[in-house]
Amino acid sequence: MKPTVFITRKLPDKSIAVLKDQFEVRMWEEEEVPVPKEVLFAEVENAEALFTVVSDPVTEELLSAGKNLKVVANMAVGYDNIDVEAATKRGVLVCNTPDVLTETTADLTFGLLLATARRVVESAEFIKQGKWQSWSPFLLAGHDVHHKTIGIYGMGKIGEAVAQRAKGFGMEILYHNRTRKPEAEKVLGAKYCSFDELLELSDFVVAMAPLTNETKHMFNAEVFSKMKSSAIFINSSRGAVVDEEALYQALIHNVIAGAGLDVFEKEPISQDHPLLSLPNVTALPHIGSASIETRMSMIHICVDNIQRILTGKNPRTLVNKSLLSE
Ligand SMILES: O=CC(=O)O
Repeated sequence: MKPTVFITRKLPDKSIAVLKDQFEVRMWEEEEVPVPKEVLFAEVENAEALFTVVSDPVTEELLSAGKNLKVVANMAVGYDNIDVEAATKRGVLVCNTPDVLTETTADLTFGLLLATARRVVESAEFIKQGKWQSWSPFLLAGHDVHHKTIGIYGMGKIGEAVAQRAKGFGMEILYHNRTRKPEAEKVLGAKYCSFDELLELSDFVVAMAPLTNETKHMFNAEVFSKMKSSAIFINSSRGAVVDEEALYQALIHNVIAGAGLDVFEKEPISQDHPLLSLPNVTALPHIGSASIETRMSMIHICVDNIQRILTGKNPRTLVNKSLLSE
């Protein structure tokens, strides 16, 4: 019998042709509605491979239901939706999609920074709502980006790609990271500093760190109080690195000036969430890597990893690397 692959979201037929040629491919046929938990649990029972997206919780319970499961290929660089420890204990390989989305996500992050600073979304809504009466000196005036200071928290590949864009805008680049990045310091002129210095000196504080036990709710009331009152906070990593209530309070009390958010603690965020009521918040629906080219490349990596693992080869982008050496 052919091994079974379950794909949790509808994908274009041509992007999964390689899998269909060799395996029994089952797919949740909805593009925008997530697979219901009971369907996922029923499907995982017979699956050797799961193709997942960031909104699918791959819990210990799901992994134990997947008695034949060999691989979870997650269509994202982040894998905080997966209990990697539980997967590793069961010998299930976890794969992600690094590198291909680096530049695309950096474009969106810097675009969100520009949009928030220069009030682009608010201005576009203003004109479409017929509110434009006349040119006036401070109509929708925002903050400059060029030659300001950007502070990047989490200098991984995407952080460095954001820094590269900031360099083009003549910005002073500060960063804080678990390890120093000598190459980024040399090539981009990025300066390493403590987290507190980054908060105190930056005009734009950009959260780029993955969500872990250490980074959960890292951006809290105390952290916002250390930022400049003119600071703009940008988050395109994971919603849960921010205490959203603390961010809301910081915004309404002018502790900081604005926020650009591509990610939220609960996604999709509900329409009546207080953050969405604020004019100085630019909110996007988790589209960091969402260009057609990059999303196709991410699918391709997942497909390739599944194909390789189910035919006895090593995957290209493995998260729980300890499993290969066993
Ligand atoms: O959020 C998306 C990703 O982690 O790739």
